[in-house]
Amino acid sequence: MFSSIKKIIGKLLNIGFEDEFGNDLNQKHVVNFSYMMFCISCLFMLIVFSLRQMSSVAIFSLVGLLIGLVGLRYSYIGYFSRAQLLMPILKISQISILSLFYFGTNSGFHWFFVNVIAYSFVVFRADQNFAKYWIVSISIVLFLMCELLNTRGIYLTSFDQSVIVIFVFLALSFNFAMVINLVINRLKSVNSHLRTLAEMDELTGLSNRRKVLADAVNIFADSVINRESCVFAIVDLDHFKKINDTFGHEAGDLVLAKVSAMMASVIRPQDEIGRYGGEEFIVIMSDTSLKDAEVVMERMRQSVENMLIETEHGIVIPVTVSIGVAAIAPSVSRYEEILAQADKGLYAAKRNGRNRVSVQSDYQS
Ligand SMILES: Nc1nc2c(ncn2[C@@H]2O[C@H](COP(=O)(O)OP(=O)(O)OP(=O)(O)O)[C@@H](O)[C@H]2O)c(=O)[nH]1
Repeated sequence: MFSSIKKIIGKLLNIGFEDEFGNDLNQKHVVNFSYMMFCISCLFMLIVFSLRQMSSVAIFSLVGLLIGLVGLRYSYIGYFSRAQLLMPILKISQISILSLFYFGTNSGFHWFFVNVIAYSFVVFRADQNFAKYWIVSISIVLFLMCELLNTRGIYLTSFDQSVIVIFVFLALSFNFAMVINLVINRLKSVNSHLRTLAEMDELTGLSNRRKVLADAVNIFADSVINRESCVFAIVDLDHFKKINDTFGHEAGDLVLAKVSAMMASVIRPQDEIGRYGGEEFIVIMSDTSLKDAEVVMERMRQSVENMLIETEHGIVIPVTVSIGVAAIAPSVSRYEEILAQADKGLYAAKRNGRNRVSVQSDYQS
């Protein structure tokens, strides 16, 4: 029940959203949230004042509700600027009229102007400063007017006014908590998106050099602590310069992307793969014997050899890889030493004719 309410609120907040990481995502959330709160408050007042047979406040609330729904629709059909601007106008009108004429300033209802000011600072962008400062100025003037005029409400008793003061306090606190929560969540998700971008190689979608080397450090340290075997492999595309020269750089990029996807699909879920640079990749296999690693790498070599990568003109580009493999040894104290051995293996694979896996098993430095 609670989770389905959460889902509905989530859907409403995302009304009119096009891009997941657009600049103004926070603003859109706050606009939609403000309309939701506004409509709910109008509906609430409509019910309460209808029951109390105070028709003019009830009608006022009904009109507010209808205009609020129009604003929400604007947001839904993409007229975001209109929705953005209509909200503070609606709120300012509602707060002033209710405070000055219906509830009386003793109700503290005019404290909702704080909401309007907060809304303006969150929702309007730098190029909308004109609207922002107008709304903030009007809100401050009207707030001071309510404070100074000290009107008595015609529709509320002093007990009702005390209830409204409590309601205003709770509603403002809730609003602020929700807005801060929205902003923090959004910052978190943008942050994690940025982190993914910083760790990903754009062309292949694999981990970039920085990330895969950071993984190498961690996996190596874990293996030493747990006294487990770990294996590093360096994979290099054969005659890649020739592929670029013959089919063009774009075709070269296509080969890199396709081969990367294939390599990522044939390694085991627990293995790591990343682009070391150019046409070179690193595979890290934790808690794996050299024999098992060789099997995985041989499967990778075979899969790449069997690939049919076609240029846009339908020409098949033959691709093979050479792979050097090395495992942790008792005397090894830095992961770079395994990597250097894997590199030696790669060199041997290239020297022996390419398209092969070469295991460096004889080093015990
Ligand atoms: N298309 C494309 N080419 C790249 C990229 N990064 C590096 N290269 C090219 O990869 C080629 C690597 O060539 P070499 O280091 O001579 O290696 P190779 O031709 O594969 O020869 P062997 O490794 O000995 O089999 C160079 O021509 C680089 O320009 C890239 O992101 N895209």
